[in-house]
Amino acid sequence: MDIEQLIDEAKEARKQAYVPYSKFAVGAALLTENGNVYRGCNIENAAYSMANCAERTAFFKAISEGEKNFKLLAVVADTDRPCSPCGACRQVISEFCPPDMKVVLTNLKGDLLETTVKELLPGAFNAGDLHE
Ligand SMILES: O=c1ccn([C@H]2C[C@H](O)[C@@H](CO)O2)c(=O)[nH]1
Ligand SMILES: [Zn+2]
Repeated sequence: MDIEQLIDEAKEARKQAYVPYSKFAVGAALLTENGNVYRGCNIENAAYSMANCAERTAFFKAISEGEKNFKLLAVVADTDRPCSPCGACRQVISEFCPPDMKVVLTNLKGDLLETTVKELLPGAFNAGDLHE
């Protein structure tokens, strides 16, 4: 599974987006170290604040299936610039992925931005900050 294939997976995921309110469909695809791919789309609700982003859908699917080790995340939407994950998703990505893991942001025009988990959320609040 290379980057282009994972982007295609994200585009397929995007087709399942449930977005009657925003009409803004997003797709994500998350590759695990053992080669599994988890697709995610955004899922909205009449109670608007209940919306779940594509990125978090992909992570929650993977985590709920027992996956722990992630290798690459791709995100796609019909944006002018490569689609930029929201703050909540950046926090979730930081929880589950190594700081140097690659994240590929893209759009339907084919613009591509390769970034990393730590670049998306430098100085993220994390488990080490908790008093235990
Ligand atoms: O990276 C992003 C940005 C936004 N959204 C969703 C949330 C909402 O359903 C819609 C508009 O913000 O797009 C995502 O899924 N991922
Ligand atoms: Zn988000």
